[in-house]
Amino acid sequence: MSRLFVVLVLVVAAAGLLRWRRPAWYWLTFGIALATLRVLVRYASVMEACGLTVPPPRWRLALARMANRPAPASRAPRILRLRPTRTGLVLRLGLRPGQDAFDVAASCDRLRHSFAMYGVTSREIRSGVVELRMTGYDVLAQVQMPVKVDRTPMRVPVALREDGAVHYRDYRTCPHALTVGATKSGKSVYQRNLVAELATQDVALVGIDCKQGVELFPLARRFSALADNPDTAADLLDALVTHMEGVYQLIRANQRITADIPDAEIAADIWDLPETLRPTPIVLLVDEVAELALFATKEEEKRRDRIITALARLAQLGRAAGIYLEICGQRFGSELGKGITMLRAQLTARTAHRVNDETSANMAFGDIAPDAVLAAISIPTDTPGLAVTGDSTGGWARIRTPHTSMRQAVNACNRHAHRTAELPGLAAFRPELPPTVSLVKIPAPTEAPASA
Ligand SMILES: Nc1ncnc2c1ncn2[C@@H]1O[C@H](COP(=O)(O)OP(=O)(O)OP(=O)(O)O)[C@@H](O)[C@H]1O
Repeated sequence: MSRLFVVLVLVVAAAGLLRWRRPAWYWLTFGIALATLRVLVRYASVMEACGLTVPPPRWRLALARMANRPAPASRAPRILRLRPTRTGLVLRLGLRPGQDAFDVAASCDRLRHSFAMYGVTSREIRSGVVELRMTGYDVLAQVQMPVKVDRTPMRVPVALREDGAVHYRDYRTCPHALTVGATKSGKSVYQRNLVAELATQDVALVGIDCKQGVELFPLARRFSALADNPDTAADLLDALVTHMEGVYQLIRANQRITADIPDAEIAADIWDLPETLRPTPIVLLVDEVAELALFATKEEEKRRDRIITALARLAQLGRAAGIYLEICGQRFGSELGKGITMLRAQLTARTAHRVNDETSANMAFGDIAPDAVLAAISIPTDTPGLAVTGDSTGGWARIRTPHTSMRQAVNACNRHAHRTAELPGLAAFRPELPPTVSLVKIPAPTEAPASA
């Protein structure tokens, strides 16, 4: 294997020397080949220096003693697979008896320095097999998503991870999400990117934008319902709860048929229903959620309780009915009143952009991944969009969304406007759209304008 790479690097280098001016992809390939070679050549010595080797088995020592030969060297994990990627390398290692995935994870920083890589992360694939992802440069400095990403229903790519992998928002695995971050940290761009991706799927988008609609109303052509103030939001959420109850009735009606047919799958959520009967899944996006929870008068307090109760019910029961929550705000903690922490507990996927204090980071990760708290507060101010994401498994990673401008998001929504679902229960909240403007060709002036 290493001989093959030596040949590869020499061929690439020779071609480069023949003509120095080469396109960027050429130098990228050359860099990756060089890094691969470096890892292969240094592998055994680096593993030994990092304490990731085990002594040879007794039978080999005994054999060496009997044959009067030098004792065999300690053994590093076996390389099962080596895959060069666009951003570096992926190394799959088979652990020897006595080796531990935790030891490899703890040595990632040492491996990074020893192999002269920008970043090294490890994860256990299965018992005895660990994957090391190495990146040759800071992939989050300028996010470039790979050309080929894996888009499946209700699973969309939203960002790049620091190890070069694509970060997906998978609604079937983590139905509800919370995104927090200080002002100007990149929450709206994250949400805009999510909308642009969801726009291409057969999903109904419902939005509550408490910034008077500045973020979501330009994307209105792809939204089935929108609210831009807490009063409309309260009515919209009540309508969504009624819709959810209707979907549950539909699932029950269908269960009665399948229960009578032996061996037929019994529907427990909308994904078990036949496609012809399946209601369109809904993603509810809430921007600046704290605005919904603040109140100054008795009337507003009643409205707040109504909103939080409806959100909590949707978070508890919405998944089976195909209703998914995407909640976004600067802070989302107990100081917003009763019911907030109960609601937060249902929001499994957590993303924290730059936050100014530990308390805000704790709101996202305190209850699921305490070491991610430190990572979230150390995000620098000059990298908006950089975030820490985690879920209830306790794992977390640094991610950054590609910079999606409002124009790009509007274009994506307009292009897929025909997918906008008509939800009868939410018809009252369908945004009113001006007729599509067709650009009239302005006739060219017949005379040249008078010049001064
Ligand atoms: N992924 C990104 N890459 C590059 N720049 C970004 C990224 N995300 C956000 N930005 C920049 O950061 C600025 C702030 O982003 P954004 O409006 O999303 O912040 P925000 O958290 O929603 O702020 P606020 O809470 O004040 O509305 C934007 O001008 C945008 O250009």
